[in-house]
Amino acid sequence: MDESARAAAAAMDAADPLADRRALFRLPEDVVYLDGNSLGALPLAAERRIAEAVSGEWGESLIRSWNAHGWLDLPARTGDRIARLIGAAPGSTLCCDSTSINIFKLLAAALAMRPGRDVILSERGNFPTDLHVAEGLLGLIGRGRLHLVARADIAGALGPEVAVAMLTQVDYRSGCRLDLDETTRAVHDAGAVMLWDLAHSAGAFRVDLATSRAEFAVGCGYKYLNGGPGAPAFAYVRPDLADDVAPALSGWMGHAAPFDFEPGYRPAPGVDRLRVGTPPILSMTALHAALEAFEGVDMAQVEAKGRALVDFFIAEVERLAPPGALSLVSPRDGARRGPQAAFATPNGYAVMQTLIADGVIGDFRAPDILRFGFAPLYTRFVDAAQAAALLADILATGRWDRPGNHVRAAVT
Ligand SMILES: Cc1ncc(COP(=O)(O)O)c(C=O)c1O
Ligand SMILES: Nc1c(O)cccc1C(=O)C[C@H](N)C(=O)O
Repeated sequence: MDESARAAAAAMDAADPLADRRALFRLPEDVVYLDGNSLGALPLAAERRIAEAVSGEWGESLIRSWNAHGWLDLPARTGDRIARLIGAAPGSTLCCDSTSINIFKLLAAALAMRPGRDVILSERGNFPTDLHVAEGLLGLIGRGRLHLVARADIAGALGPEVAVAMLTQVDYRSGCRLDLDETTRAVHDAGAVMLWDLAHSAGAFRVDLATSRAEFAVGCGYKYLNGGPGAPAFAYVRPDLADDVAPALSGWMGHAAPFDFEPGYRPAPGVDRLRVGTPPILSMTALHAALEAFEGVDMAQVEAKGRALVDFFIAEVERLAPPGALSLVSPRDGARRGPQAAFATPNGYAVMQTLIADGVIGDFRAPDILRFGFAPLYTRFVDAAQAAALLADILATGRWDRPGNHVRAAVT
């Protein structure tokens, strides 16, 4: 890395109002971690709380913990912490299940709200699980179809047959971000229900779900929320609808009185009805504690830092990389992007393997995309500078071209 880039990065780190947040995370000294959009880093509070919950709560209090340590309402309390980050009212967001399962539940609810319409509109490039779940649900109910269009054609595809638009705000490959208000308005103008996947939005930048008036949203707990591998996800229901939603997965924990053990199902009031079975307390405890890292944090600052990090990284990569070696896939305009940068390059997989071996962890998305996530709470400008310099060096020297680098692993 040249001295001027290092100095510029260090000056931006010194002026960063979120700089103190990094100390809340365990990050290996010798690694630049740019994959928090896939698996967030480990918050020290989560590490501490899991250990306490295992020995003190599970070990000592045993089953009494459901009451004594608030296990029973942990999904609601964790949901409330997430709600603040996505501009949702307390009581509107529940922490539960996986994103895939929450999509199933809310997609089913959305279809039931528009009985005369039977199209689920989504994007061809959406994350596959969203599309697979929709397909499975349509097969199960035996009616309807999934209509897939390119991102640019969403508005034009909103017709009278569309029951629900199921859209991911930030495209997982390119980082391209849809405007929440504008898109929701167009969907509502067409008479359809809006279901957002906020997997790459929650904890990444300012989201104002309440203002958008979107009916439903889901998102992951393990990306920018840092809840750990397989952390439970979240589901949001607009408060005026929460008492009317008919849960397709009607489990005993979503019953109005689970410990009355009634044979018939009566949904709990509000978003609690989206609960299904017993929550994964240890994982949820980790996520609940992880969310402390956002306490007192202004999401507008998170957004501004994510944008500045990515702008700086893109500028450095384009300044240093050999001409024509890669091309930017992410929008150049930071307002139209999540905090990630994607570059297309031939042999991207081998290039990423070399980067990882040299201590810069990003990821590869087929067919040719190098993806770098800049989680604003713990990523520094010096990390961006170092990663850009290393990437440019790997491309310039061609040292990615080693036999072992071309063998794809199961998880990329
Ligand atoms: C947009 C999006 N939705 C959903 C998921 C995953 O859902 P799940 O946590 O159920 O695996 C991901 C990432 O894995 C994603 O990027
Ligand atoms: N959920 C993941 C997993 O269980 C293993 C590896 C990666 C993931 C991811 O989250 C992928 C991610 N949604 C993506 O945007 O590509």
